[in-house]
Amino acid sequence: MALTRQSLATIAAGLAVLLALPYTGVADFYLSYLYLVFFWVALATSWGILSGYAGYWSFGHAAFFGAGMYTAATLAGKLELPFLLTVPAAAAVAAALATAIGLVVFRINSLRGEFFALLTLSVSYVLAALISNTAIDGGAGVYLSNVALPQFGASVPGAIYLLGLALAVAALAISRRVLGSRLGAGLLAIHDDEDVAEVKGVPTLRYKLLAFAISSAIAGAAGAIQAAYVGYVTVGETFSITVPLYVVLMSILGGARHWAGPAVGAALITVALSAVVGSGHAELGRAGVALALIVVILKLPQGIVPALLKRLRRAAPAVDAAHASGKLVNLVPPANAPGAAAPGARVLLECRDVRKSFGGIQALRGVSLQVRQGEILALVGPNGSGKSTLINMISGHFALSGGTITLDNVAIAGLAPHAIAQRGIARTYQIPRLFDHLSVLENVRLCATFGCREAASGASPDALARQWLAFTGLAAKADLLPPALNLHERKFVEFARALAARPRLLLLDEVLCGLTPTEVDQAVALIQKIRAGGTTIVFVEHLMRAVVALADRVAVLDQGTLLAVGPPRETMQDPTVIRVYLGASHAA
Ligand SMILES: Nc1ncnc2c1ncn2[C@@H]1O[C@H](COP(=O)(O)OP(=O)(O)OP(=O)(O)O)[C@@H](O)[C@H]1O
Repeated sequence: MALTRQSLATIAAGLAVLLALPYTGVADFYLSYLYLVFFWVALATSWGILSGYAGYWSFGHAAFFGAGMYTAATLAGKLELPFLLTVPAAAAVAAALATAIGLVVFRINSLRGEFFALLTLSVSYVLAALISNTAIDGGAGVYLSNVALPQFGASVPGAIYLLGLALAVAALAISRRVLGSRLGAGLLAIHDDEDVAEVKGVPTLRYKLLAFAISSAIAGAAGAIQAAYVGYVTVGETFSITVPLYVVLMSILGGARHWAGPAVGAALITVALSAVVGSGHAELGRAGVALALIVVILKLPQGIVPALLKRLRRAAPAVDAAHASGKLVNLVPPANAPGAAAPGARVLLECRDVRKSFGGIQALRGVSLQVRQGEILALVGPNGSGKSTLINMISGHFALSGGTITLDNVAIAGLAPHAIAQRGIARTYQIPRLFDHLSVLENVRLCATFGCREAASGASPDALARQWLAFTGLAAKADLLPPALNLHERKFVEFARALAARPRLLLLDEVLCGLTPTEVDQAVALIQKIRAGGTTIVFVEHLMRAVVALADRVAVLDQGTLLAVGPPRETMQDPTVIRVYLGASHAA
């Protein structure tokens, strides 16, 4: 959301006051106090960029902060480099460390969730052991008392205050920029369902690495400034559990999925803790702060900032519906546009001898199939015959055990799912897999943002998303979260997401399953409308009346082999097909 002129003016005025503070003769004690607030704001904000947005909770933030601290301590304290140069160097070292770790860890699917948290925590301990047992520290710590600190800010605490302020502002600006960008949209989707995000075109590995590197670079820079602040760097203090614990708590309190949330949490906790420490009853005070934290987190599980924003939005006057729908682009195909593909239409998708085995199970035993531009091909077969496996192989979810798959004569097998999505293949899921923390509109907008590159229409992702929501009859649900929808609506959001990706080929996996007869009719009409717009469709379906109503051709799978392919009525009357479906007695 763009900042209004008024809020920009308020921010500028606030910043001007903060910048002027060291020159007003204010006591160094207050500057140091405020520096600590900035320090925690920068650290917590940096943590949020990976862990808050993408949900990869890192308990190893101390490692990157520590890498920055020791880079500064070594370069300035031992090699006598000007201190200011050590700050970008510390950021670079921390980012390089995160990238190296991420390149290994992010490729391993099993290292998500709590395993990632534990692994990052152990990185801190490994790094601590390495540093304390080498000349970097040697166990004695590194003094920076002889390091010449910058002269600006009227005093050394003033200079450190200004550095802390600059870093906190930069961290907030970067975090806000990330959240509003493609990267941020991708990270939020990764948070909710990483596999689906990848299939929708989000380059998940690259985005996680980028977020990890940015987050760690800020932590590294914070470490460098903190080295100057403390003047004596030790492994015990640097790599303690305090840093990760505090940044996690601060982010949860303020709201980890909002750019300003961790900063608000950091400011509140830092101020609360310093108030109780100065009160003379430090231990009792800390317990009180912890109790208050528990209460606030229980009451506001999304964090203070999102809760406040929600309240403000509720209080704001409702936006005019026509205005909210934005400028519509005419994407809705005409009702009577041509239907079936011309018989001689070119081949869009070709599967040649596609094989897939899961351990000892042969799910696909060499399936060869062509899909022509503009046609609707139904994929049918008994349970376990390999239909979903074929869809998963085309969309890149599974690697092939053998054979080739081409889209417009270009091999796509072996490409990452996001690359396949960007080439124009979109899919839906049998059980809708929506991003539950993103609104219906945001779900669809994400797919418009990351969809087929070649079919970019020039319309904004937001306009496209609203257009496809209107097409699927969901315009009124745009601002709801997916858990508030019924199954029918959730399935239609799946449609809208797939369509917003501007697919050349749409893969529908049992979209009618679980719908009432009326909802089935609506879905069938919708699929007909989609094809009328020129989209080629492959759909997996058990409901024969829908297959007959929709399909130009039917492909029948049985035990991983293609049994028959042809027009629906003829194919379903083929004795071999009847035997597979109804048993030998019906096939005579
Ligand atoms: N991830 C997996 N790991 C192991 N086996 C799998 C996996 N996915 C599918 N299979 C096996 O592959 C075979 C084909 O399954 P698939 O889900 O493709 O069938 P289907 O035709 O889509 O069935 P349904 O109509 O019930 O959805 C089955 O034997 C199934 O157990």
